[in-house]
Amino acid sequence: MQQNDEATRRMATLSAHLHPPSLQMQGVPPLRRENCRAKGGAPGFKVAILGAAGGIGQPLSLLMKMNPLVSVLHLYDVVNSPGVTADVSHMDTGAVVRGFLGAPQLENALTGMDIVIIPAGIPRKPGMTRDDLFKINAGIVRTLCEGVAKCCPRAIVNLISNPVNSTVPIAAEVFKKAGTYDPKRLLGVTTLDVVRANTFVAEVLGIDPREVDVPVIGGHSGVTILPLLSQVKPASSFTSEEINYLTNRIQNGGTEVVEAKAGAGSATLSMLNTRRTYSKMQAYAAAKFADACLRGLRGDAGIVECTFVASQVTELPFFATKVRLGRGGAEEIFPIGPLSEYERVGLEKAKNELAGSIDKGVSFIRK
Ligand SMILES: NC(=O)c1ccc[n+]([C@@H]2O[C@H](COP(=O)([O-])OP(=O)(O)OC[C@H]3O[C@@H](n4cnc5c(N)ncnc54)[C@H](O)[C@@H]3O)[C@@H](O)[C@H]2O)c1
Ligand SMILES: O=C(O)C[C@H](O)C(=O)O
Repeated sequence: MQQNDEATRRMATLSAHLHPPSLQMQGVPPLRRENCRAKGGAPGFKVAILGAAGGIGQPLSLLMKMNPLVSVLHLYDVVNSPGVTADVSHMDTGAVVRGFLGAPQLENALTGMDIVIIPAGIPRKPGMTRDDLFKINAGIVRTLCEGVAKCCPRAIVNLISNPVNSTVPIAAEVFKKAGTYDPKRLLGVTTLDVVRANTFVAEVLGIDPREVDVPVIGGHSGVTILPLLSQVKPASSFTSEEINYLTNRIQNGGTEVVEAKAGAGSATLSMLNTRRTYSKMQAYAAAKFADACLRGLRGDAGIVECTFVASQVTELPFFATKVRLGRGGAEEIFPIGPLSEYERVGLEKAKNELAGSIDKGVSFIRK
């Protein structure tokens, strides 16, 4: 209870930022937001970030604040969201920023949102698999998705929290239970695998990564991450040594970062992606994916991204492939396309592991 009071007090201070304590002490008379001439209501979409004070959440908040398609940005976390909100809200871009701290404010954070981006939860330390995060992150994702089902059931959800191969099925079960499930609107973020694949392939080919497009299918962990080097654009051939090297490096890109950070977390900055830009600014993989969802919501044509989504392209209930994003979320799911023999073997391995991770997520809610 004391914690709730503290949260309310800190957010009240924040929302009164038009008259911060420093001005009060100087005897400057208060000016309330409703007395300002800004009427708000700029055209655009309403976006909430849950886990906004974290390693991904903070730069993602910054990038969403810079996105001209965002009119309202809600930043929610269980710690430190007032500071992040005050900081980001001073940026002179269009989106109105509001902060929310702790469980009692989750519903306000979510009400009316068009897109909810979820990077809440713990990251890996060296020696851990993404599945080792399940114990803690499964419960976090369940609670947050219960909030989404209640307060913004039509929102498109971008789920970043690991293990994505299990957290997406968890979210689906929560939404089914609430009667709000729309499979097209629940998207597991796998953009970083594509970003890494483009980078590493470009390095091997000696070309600009911005010119490379590698489809990455399956899931977001180890062997479930399956880069389709036979479908690389521009069309390229690889030696078997290059195929082995690239496939392993792309599958273990996350672990490479976790080990290099030596206990200080997992990838946040490596989600940087310079290819598709808005307002001439660079975007994180997560921000790039959210931007693609926003452009889809706006009705732009031809927005295609890889994402982990409910699917019938294999016998599994969820699978990452290229999808076309539109007003309804993932409106079209593209088939896997022709595979090399190496990729066919990889696909079987990916499906075996994915099946277990999906079941684990489903039974966490159904148990
Ligand atoms: N899908 C991907 O490509 C991808 C890439 C990188 C990291 N991740 C995953 O994203 C997650 C976050 O990574 P990070 O580096 O930002 O971690 P972090 O620890 O820096 O930040 C996580 C944030 O979540 C917050 N949080 C914890 N419980 C919460 C709750 N119940 N409600 C709201 N917020 C809560 C924490 O307070 C913290 O601010 C991890 O699970 C990580 O494995 C996924
Ligand atoms: O590897 C991790 O744990 C974080 C993320 O999933 C990544 O791919 O970098």
